[in-house]
Amino acid sequence: MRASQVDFENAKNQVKLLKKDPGNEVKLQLYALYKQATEGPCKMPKPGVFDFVNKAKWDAWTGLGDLPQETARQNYVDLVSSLSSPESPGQARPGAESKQGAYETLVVTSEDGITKIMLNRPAKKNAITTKMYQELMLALQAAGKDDSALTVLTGNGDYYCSGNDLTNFTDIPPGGVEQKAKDSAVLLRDFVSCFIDFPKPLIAVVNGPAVGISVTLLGLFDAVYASDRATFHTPFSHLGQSPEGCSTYTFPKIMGSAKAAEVLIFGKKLTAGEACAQGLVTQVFPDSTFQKEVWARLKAFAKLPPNAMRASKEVLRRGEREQLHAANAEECRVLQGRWLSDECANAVMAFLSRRAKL
Ligand SMILES: CCCCCC/C=C/C(=O)SCCNC(=O)CCNC(=O)[C@H](O)C(C)(C)COP(=O)(O)OP(=O)(O)OC[C@H]1O[C@@H](n2cnc3c(N)ncnc32)[C@H](O)[C@@H]1OP(=O)(O)O
Repeated sequence: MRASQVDFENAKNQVKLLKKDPGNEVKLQLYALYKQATEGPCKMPKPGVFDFVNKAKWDAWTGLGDLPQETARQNYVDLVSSLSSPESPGQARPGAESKQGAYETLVVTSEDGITKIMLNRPAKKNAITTKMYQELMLALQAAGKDDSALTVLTGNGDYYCSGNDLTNFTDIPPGGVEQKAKDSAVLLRDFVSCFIDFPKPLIAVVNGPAVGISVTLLGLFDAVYASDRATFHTPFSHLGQSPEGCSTYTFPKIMGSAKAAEVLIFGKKLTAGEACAQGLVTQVFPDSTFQKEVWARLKAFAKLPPNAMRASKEVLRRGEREQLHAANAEECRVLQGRWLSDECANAVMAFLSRRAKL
């Protein structure tokens, strides 16, 4: 999964040969990743508000933060590879297979026995929209059945994920807010179930800060590797909400009830080192060598007999699957009520009107 300079040059040429226009959002991402890979973080002055094109480019590049150049190069190659389709077979990087070029919010690639699912809204810190929840479920279902040995979830840009996209709450259906809360609870329950039932080793490569549901879900992964830049934050009470992702079951089990309460009720933000000491993270790596060290390790894991790994996961998890589904159902029931509360409405409005940030 390490893109060489040759892979990068090939990808650059493939972009010019794309038969289908990938759309402005993807073009901006390609631009940003290319600039980051070749020049490092954006140091250009911010263009004026009426300079729309350059402002959009600047936003996309700046959105990548301090993403290492090597990682940007890899992500650029993966993105180009994901744009390839059966109609344009020459566009894929040799050795890397794009499983589903059709995702809008993800880049999914398979190589060396590993399917990598990358959250791909770097300018929005990889916040999870309704579309992204749906695409993640599809990508996980496909990865569970493909011939890769491992599945990896990671983020593009400087964040792993900023949790639920708070604009999800603004899209109110004809049935009103009650219907919205009900639909969201069903979506959330189905989404989390995909992680509970995932049949092969699932690994989180936490490339930067993680917020909300992207943190709580980590208790359902088989290994969590984090950059020392990552932080882990679950500000549910601040948002008038309550925990999900089976964290009411997994967190007390992983870190003990006192530490779990500190994180899930009082919103204590953990550093990567703290999350590792509390058992949520498997290992922390310096950001400068994170991608290199983690992918070398994952490649070695992917050479292990896949059926043995699946069988081991199954016996490790079988005993608790029922409790996990029960925790998921209860968390969604409580959240459905929270989403209708003034506390939640006020917190979301404050964020959306730029009056509040975590
Ligand atoms: C089906 C429903 C299921 C619900 C499941 C329940 C899940 C619950 C949760 O996950 S709770 C956690 C929700 N997340 C947050 O509250 C995070 C909100 N974001 C922030 O506080 C900040 O953006 C930040 C700390 C993550 C990053 O700050 P900073 O580095 O200063 O960057 P910006 O704020 O400028 O962010 C850039 C850009 O991204 C947009 N954005 C970031 N996070 C979210 C988000 N969660 N939802 C929507 N939009 C987000 C931000 O608005 C900026 O957009 P702009 O450039 O202004 O257009």
